Amino acid sequence: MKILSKCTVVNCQMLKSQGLVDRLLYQKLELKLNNSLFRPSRLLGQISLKTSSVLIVGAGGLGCPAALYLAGAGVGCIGLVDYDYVELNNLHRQLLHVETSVGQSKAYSAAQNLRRLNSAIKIIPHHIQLSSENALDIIGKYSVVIDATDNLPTRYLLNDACVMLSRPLVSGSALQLEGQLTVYNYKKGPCYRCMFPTPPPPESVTNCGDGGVLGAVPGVIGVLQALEATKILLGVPGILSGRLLVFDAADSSFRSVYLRKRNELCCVCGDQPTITRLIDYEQFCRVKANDKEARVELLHATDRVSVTDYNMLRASRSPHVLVDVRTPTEFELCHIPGALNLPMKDLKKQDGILKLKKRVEQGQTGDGQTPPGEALLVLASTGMQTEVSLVWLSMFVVCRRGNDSQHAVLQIRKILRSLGGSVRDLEGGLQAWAQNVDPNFPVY
Ligand SMILES: Nc1ncnc2c1ncn2[C@@H]1O[C@H](COP(=O)(O)OP(=O)(O)OP(=O)(O)O)[C@@H](O)[C@H]1O
Ligand SMILES: [Zn+2]
Repeated sequence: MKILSKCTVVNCQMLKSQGLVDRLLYQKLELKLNNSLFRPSRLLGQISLKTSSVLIVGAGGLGCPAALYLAGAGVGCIGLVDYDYVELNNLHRQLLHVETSVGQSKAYSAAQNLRRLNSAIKIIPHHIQLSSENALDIIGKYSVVIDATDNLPTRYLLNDACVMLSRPLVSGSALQLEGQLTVYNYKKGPCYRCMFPTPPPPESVTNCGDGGVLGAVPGVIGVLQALEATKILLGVPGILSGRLLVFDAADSSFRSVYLRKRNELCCVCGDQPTITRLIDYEQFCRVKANDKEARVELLHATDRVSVTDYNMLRASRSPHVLVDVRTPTEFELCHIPGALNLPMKDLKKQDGILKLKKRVEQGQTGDGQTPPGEALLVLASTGMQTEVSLVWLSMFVVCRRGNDSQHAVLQIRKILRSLGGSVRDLEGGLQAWAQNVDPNFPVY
């Protein structure tokens, strides 16, 4: 009785007809609860949750809120898979981990805190990287799977494994101010591969680590993932299958778009599947499944500079331009003094870089606040043409973690080929800057 919650309402006749509870149990409960506050239908929903299981893959920004609500609702068995350890900069959005969890396994830290919320349910932490070798074994033990991960190979792996084991997959994602949610492989609905038969080119993929995310955005999506999983377990209609819910935090709007129907020719869930065993998903997607190692290596070592070397170069007042390719919001939050902001999306526009060049030629410093003596662009602001081009010809690009900056270097080179100057990026980005140069620099 301890785990009863007021919000679980299901049709008990339906549960009975689906064999989720047996007749005797139902009659006994009905008698017992005749005069109680709880309707038998509610209790039966609760029992059905108590006898069900959900696997949450990823105990990060999405997985933490999803797990909290599933544990609160009384789902009988919750599995948590994560290979990673809690870091201080996870705490603002991965709310199952607390300050004392830093350095602990995420799976164990999450499990420990969930037990405090509900001691009547079983929580199974799996401190492991889900891979083609272990996915079928682990997933096979649960009835619904939540994808709360942050990388493409795991997304395809989870999809294929769920299709092979006939498990519904509640898939969520969040980046910057946008979140998305859908349910794959539910009844006759489409799977992830029906939508995306092949992965996008590795250079077009941005994850939270590079792009940043506002903490509450994965919070919203994670809670909705728990909601969809609960609905599936209870067998209620209205599951978000064949539809994609898009949440835009910029104007706090939700919209849902219809997805393509299941593709009969899909290589995994189609009528004649050609993929019947799990494959090597890192090779398939050409990126690592572990985002700690998923640092892209697009540039030659000579095209990159360490943050400490760059700091020495600043100290020597060597003329150069520092371009920060994060979003304006992130740039506002924190930046290296004197940097110019040119967001990745503007960089892709042909005239983006040329506009930036104009700003340098006009002697505008990056933030408009840096005192002239401090500004790296001080030589540019003298207005002397030779110095301007000198500054312009030595360019450094920085982003949050050192992945986007590599894409940016390649892009800038394409546009400025004729100038022949040097364009390099700061290895490890602002996270490395905070770690190795300025311990007071905000990490987010
Ligand atoms: N194949 C996998 N097996 C197990 N856990 C995974 C797998 N792929 C991703 N994860 C986990 O999914 C979680 C995704 O959450 P999120 O992106 O919020 O966290 P993060 O990686 O700590 O964030 P950041 O990218 O800012 O460091 C991470 O904790 C990550 O370790
Ligand atoms: Zn499919």
